[in-house]
Amino acid sequence: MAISDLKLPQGVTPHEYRTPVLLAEGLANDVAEQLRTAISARGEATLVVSGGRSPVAFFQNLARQGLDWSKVTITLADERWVPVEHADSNAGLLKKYLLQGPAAKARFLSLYSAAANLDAAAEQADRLLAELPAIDVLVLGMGDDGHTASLFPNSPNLAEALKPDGTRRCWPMLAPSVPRQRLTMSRALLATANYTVLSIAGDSKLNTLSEALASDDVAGMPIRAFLQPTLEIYWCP
Ligand SMILES: O=C(O)[C@H](O)[C@@H](O)[C@H](O)[C@H](O)COP(=O)(O)O
Repeated sequence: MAISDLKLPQGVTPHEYRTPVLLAEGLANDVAEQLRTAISARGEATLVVSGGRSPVAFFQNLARQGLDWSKVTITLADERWVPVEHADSNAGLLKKYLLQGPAAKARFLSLYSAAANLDAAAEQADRLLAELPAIDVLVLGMGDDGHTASLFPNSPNLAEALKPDGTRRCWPMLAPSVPRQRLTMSRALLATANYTVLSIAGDSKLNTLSEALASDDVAGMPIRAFLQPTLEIYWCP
C-alpha cells in the first residue's frame, strides 16, 4: 500500500518520498520555506515540533537551512516529564539535533519544569504558552495507537484536551509506555497552526492512518482531530 491508495479528505495533501532520507530533506526544505515566509511577513516565526524516535534526520536537515534563526521561536507539541538530561527528553533531542550551529540562535521554550508534580508542571507550561506567538508551522507524528502529540487514547484529561474550543493550552497526560507522565499541547492550541504537517514512515503507520480515516471517533484515535483541512501528510515507505 502507498499513501496514494488512501482516500484522503479534501484539503489533506499527501507528499510521498521514496526513502526516509529524502523525506527528511524535503520536509526540512518546506518547513524552512514556511519559516522564511513568516519572517518576511511578520519579522518572526514560530515552529512547533514533535519528539519521539523518527524526527532526528529531519532536525539535522532543518538545522542546516539558511534562515535567520535568531527570529525563530521553537517549542514542542508534547514533552515527557523528565529533565533535559534524561534520554527520553524531547528537549534533549532538540538540543542534540536541531538547536545546533546557526539554529542554536533560535529561542527555545521548554514545556518541562521541575514542578512539584505533573499537574503543576502542566499549569506552568500552560502559563508559558500564553506567551507563544502565533504558530506558523506544526510538525506532528503519530503512534500506532493513533495518538498524536501526547494525546493518548484512554488517558485521564483526554476529553478536555481534545475539546475543539478549549481554552487551556497544556494538559498533563498519561502514556501507556514509559515514561508515562507527559505534557501535551491541547487540540485547540495545535489547531491554530498555519501550516500543519503529519510526518510518518512505513507501512504500519499507513495502516494506522487508514484505520483513522475510517471513523470520526476522535477519543479512540486522537490523530483524527487533525485529519481535516488543511493538513500536509509526509510519508515514505
Ligand atoms: O514525544 C513523543 O513521543 C511524541 O511527540 C509522539 O507523539 C510521537 O510523535 C509519536 O509517538 C510518533 O513517534 P515516532 O515518530 O518516533 O514513531
